[in-house]
Amino acid sequence: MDQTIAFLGAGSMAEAMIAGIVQSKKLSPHQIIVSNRSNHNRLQELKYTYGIRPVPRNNLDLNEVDTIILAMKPKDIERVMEELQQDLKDHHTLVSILAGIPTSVIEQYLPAGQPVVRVMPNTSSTLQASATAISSGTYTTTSHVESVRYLMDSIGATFLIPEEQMDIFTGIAGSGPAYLYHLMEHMELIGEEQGLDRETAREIGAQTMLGAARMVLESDVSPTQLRENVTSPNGTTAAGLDALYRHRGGEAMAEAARSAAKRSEQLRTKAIQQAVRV
Ligand SMILES: NC(=O)C1=CN([C@@H]2O[C@H](COP(=O)(O)OP(=O)(O)OC[C@H]3O[C@@H](n4cnc5c(N)ncnc54)[C@H](OP(=O)(O)O)[C@@H]3O)[C@@H](O)[C@H]2O)C=CC1
Ligand SMILES: O=C(O)[C@@H]1CCC=N1
Repeated sequence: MDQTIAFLGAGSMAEAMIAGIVQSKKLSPHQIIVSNRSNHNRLQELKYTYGIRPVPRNNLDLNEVDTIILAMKPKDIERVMEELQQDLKDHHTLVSILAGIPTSVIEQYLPAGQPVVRVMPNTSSTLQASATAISSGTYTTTSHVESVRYLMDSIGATFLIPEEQMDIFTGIAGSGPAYLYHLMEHMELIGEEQGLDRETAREIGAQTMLGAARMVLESDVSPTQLRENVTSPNGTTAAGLDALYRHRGGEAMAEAARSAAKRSEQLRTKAIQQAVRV
């Protein structure tokens, strides 16, 4: 890919994406610039680990950049867009990974015509195993979206969705790894409590999660059918599922996704109100 990308933000999500992109070799590390405002040690750490080009925000020359990836916290959007405004050129594509912030808010700070693409990756980007959503903004052409998709393919599976579906996508996939880690913490704890050593219990839980996910992705069989295939009448799984149903495990997972989606919606409302005042 013949382009230079710049991350504005050098936090955990930027790092996960950088790790995946560098592994994919779609871009060489010198085509990746990483920038932040204050933590210069962090930039050096990323340079040391991935070979990328660290540039503090004040020294960043956007003339050599094609794609700008907004990777700071949603609360910083207003300030960042005000800083960016004067340096943006027609050829720049903005890609936002910010939870909750709609493309319309970002576009409001920009001249009409500037392409903005919204994406929602997750931290499994590190292993090129993210589920990443992509939504187009008002001025994006198919070519902008395809070019962003090509880049995002390097961090895992991509899903083109209408922007209205971003809240629930964020609730399921952006935040989802945390719910699954929470389940794995509990699998590890119960294993340890019952005599397994902690490391072994951790591996057993993770391998079980991985195997089940692969069964869903690599067979044509539905999760419902796969669950039934494990469940012998009056067997161990029936007893386990009975406890899960009594404790409303499935509903708890749905409620987690619903609550995260709601927070995404709240971030959007706040960002729209802020942008209106600008
Ligand atoms: N973590 C996750 O799993 C996911 C996160 N996201 C989204 O990714 C974004 C980043 O999240 P995360 O990596 O966890 O956050 P972090 O807090 O880890 O990182 C935020 C980064 O932004 C930098 N920053 C702050 N202000 C500016 C600025 N004005 N210009 C340039 N850089 C700036 C910070 O560095 P400094 O203070 O030195 O400037 C820091 O490097 C969020 O918007 C989040 O919604 C999306 C999907 C998943
Ligand atoms: O917790 C958050 O707000 C970010 C967005 C999705 C995952 N982490």
